[in-house]
Parts: sequence; C-alpha cells; structure tokens
Amino acid sequence: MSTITDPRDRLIVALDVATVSEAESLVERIGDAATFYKIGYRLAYAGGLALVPRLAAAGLKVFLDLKLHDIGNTVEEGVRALVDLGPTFLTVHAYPQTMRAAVRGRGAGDLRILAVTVLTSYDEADAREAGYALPVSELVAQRSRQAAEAGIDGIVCSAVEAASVRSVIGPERLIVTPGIRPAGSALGDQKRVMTPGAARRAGIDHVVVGRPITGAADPAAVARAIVAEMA
Ligand SMILES: O=C(O)c1cc(=O)[nH]c(=O)n1[C@@H]1O[C@H](COP(=O)(O)O)[C@@H](O)[C@H]1O
Repeated sequence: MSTITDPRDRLIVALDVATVSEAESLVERIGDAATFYKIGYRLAYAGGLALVPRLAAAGLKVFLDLKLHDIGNTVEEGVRALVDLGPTFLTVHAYPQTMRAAVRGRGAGDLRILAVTVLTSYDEADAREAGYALPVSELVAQRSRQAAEAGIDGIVCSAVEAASVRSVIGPERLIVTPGIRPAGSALGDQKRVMTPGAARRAGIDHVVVGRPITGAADPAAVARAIVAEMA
C-alpha cells in the first residue's frame, strides 16, 4: 500500500477521449479536482503519448495504460522505450514471461509496472469463454502471486478482489482498481464493480474512473465527489 498524502492522488481519471485537444481541455476543466490521469489505447493511438511528458511537466501524474503483452524481448524493449516519457504507471498483462520482461525493461527508475489480472468487464462466463477453468477470484489470486514473484509493483483488478489480492501481494505493492461506479452511475460494459467508498474500505490504493467523469456535465464536481467519498 502506498502512502498517499494528497487524497486526490487516489483518483486516476481515464482520459478516454478521441483527440489530444479534447484530453487537454478536459484536464483544464477538471483543474485542481484531480492530480492523476490515465492515457489508454484510444488517446495513445491518436497522438496521446506526446501528452505524457506535457502532463508530467505540469506536475500531474500519468498512468500509461498500454496493457503490453508480447514475447519477452519485445515487451522488455517496449517498456525501455517508454521510460523516458516519464509516466508514473505502465500496464502489462499478468502473464509471467511478460511481467518478468517488463520488470527488466523498467530498470531501476521511478516507473511502476502494474499487471492487469482479469479485466473488470469479465464475469465467470466471460472467463470460461476465454478458456480459463479457474473461477475469476482464483485466477486473479494466481496472477497476483505470479506478479509478486516477478517483481511487479502493483496489481490491476476489481475492488471486489482487493482484500484477497492484498493478502497475496503483501502491504507494499499497489492495488489499482477500475470498474468503479459511484452509486447510481451507468455500468456500461463493467461487470465486477464497486463504489469508490467501498473500494477504499476494501484496501485499494487508487481507483480508475472514466465515463462517470468524462461524460458528466461537470467533470470536476464528479471528481471531487469521488475523492471525498474515499476520504
Ligand atoms: O487497465 C485498466 O485501466 C483497466 C483494466 C480493467 O480491468 N478494466 C478497466 O476498465 N480498465 C480501464 O479503466 C477505464 C475504466 O473506464 P470507465 O469504465 O469508463 O470508468 C478504461 O480506460 C479501461 O480501459
């Protein structure tokens, strides 16, 4: 678990928008309500990698969510190529070879590698359809154990699994949870969900929230309410 001094750092806002200029205007509208942003596929493929050093230079933290997964050499060199952009977090899928390669590529700097265990849009039937025999909770626990063995810095899972993941990874590694919905928000494609307050009580370090903030009439107000719920 991290020592978070600014409670705003607990919230990571997913900048899942189409263009860099939309992302920049959203960051401006959110203002001092958030300190941590996530850049995922959509924005990264639209030139969003260039935003990483810009946000970092503005004193904001950046979670680069590229969910890397490939042969070890490609993952290791890919991670190495991203270090200088200055993200705080980078995701890979929680496969042992991939995780070990990402840790090698990270080197000794400040970048923290997070391993995505089982996507929060998956329920038991989705996991079975993808060929996994284990129940989701056991698959998350197994991957978390392998992540810790590989030297990974944190786990991405649902807050539903936070307590069991904590018992597997120990107190130091981070738990980062998407699939977060304030009470009454639309679930969209998320299936393993929790409210921000319940997630915090379950022992998470950071929550990731996209559409409930990006689609709101007043994104800053929603971000503030989420931070307050986790205080
Ligand atoms: O790695 C992630 O960030 C991630 C992992 C996961 O299991 N589930 C998940 O939703 N995410 C990301 O978290 C964000 C959630 O967005 P919303 O569902 O709009 O709040 C999206 O950017 C997803 O890509």
